[in-house]
Amino acid sequence: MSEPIIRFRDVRKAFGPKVIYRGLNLEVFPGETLTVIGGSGVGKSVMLKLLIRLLEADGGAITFHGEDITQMKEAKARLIRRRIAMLFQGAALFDSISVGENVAYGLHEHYRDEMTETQIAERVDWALSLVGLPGIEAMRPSDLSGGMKKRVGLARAIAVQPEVLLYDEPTTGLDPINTERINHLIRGLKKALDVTSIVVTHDMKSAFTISDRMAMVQAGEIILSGRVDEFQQSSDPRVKNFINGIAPVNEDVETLLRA
Ligand SMILES: Nc1ncnc2c1ncn2[C@@H]1O[C@H](COP(=O)(O)OP(=O)(O)OP(=O)(O)O)[C@@H](O)[C@H]1O
Repeated sequence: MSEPIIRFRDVRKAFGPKVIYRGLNLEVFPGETLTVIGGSGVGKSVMLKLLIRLLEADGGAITFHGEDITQMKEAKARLIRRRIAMLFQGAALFDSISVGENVAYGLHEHYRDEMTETQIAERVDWALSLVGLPGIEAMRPSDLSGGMKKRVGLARAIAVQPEVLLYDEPTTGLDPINTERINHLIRGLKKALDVTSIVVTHDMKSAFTISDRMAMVQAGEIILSGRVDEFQQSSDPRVKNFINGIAPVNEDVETLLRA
C-alpha cells in the first residue's frame, strides 16, 4: 500500500471538560474515498475542522504529505487550505452574492495574485459544468433547490482543484433522487479529478455506495476502520447496531437526553 496522504496520530481534542478525542488514529490513502460514520456529536465534523485548522488540536499530530499541520504557522496553514477543500454542512452559500461569485470565492481568496478574472470565470464555468449546473452563474442561492445548493457548494469546493475534498454530510436533507445524484457526483469527481475524499455521513446507503474504506468514531476514538464488506460483516455490536440503526434496548431517558 502507498504512503498515507493524511495521518491522524494520537490526536486529542476537548472543549472545556468535554473530551471529543482521547486518541484519534486514522490514515487516509491517496485517491481513496474514506467515509466517517458515528453517532451525533461524536466529533466527525471536528475531525474535518482539525484537518484544515479551523480548530486546533490539543495534542498529537496530523500530517499531510508527512508534514505536521498542527505545528504550521497560519500562513502555511492557509496554503494547505488551497489543497484541502471542504463542502460544509448545508453548503454554506452566501445569499447576498450570485452563484458565480460564490463558486469564485475560494479562487479570489487563494489565487487573487495568480489568476486573471477571465481565468477565474473559466474555472467557475468548469466547476459548475462538472456538477451538472452549467450557465447558472447569475442566479442567486435563494433561487436554488436544496439539491442544487449542495451541488453549487461542491462546485465552490472543486473550483480550487484541491487534492483532498472533505464532505460534511453532503446528502443530509436531500430526497432520494438528489441523494443519488450527489453520490454519483462523489464517485465521478474521484475519477475525473483523482481526488482523495473524506466524507462524513449518516446515510449508510451512501456510505456503502461511495466508500473505498470506512471509519467509525465512538467515545473519542476510531473503533473500526476497514473496507465496506468488513463493516457489513463486523461482529462488533457497536458497529452492527449503528449500521443497522438499532438503538440499545436498555437505553433510558437520561441517556437520550444527553445524546
Ligand atoms: N467550536 C466548538 N466549541 C465548543 N464545542 C464544540 C465546537 N465545535 C464542536 N463542538 C462540540 O463537539 C461535539 C462534536 O461536534 P461535531 O460537530 O464534530 O459532531 P458530529 O459527530 O459531526 O455530529 P453530527 O453528526 O450531529 O453533525 C459536539 O458536542 C459539539 O457541540
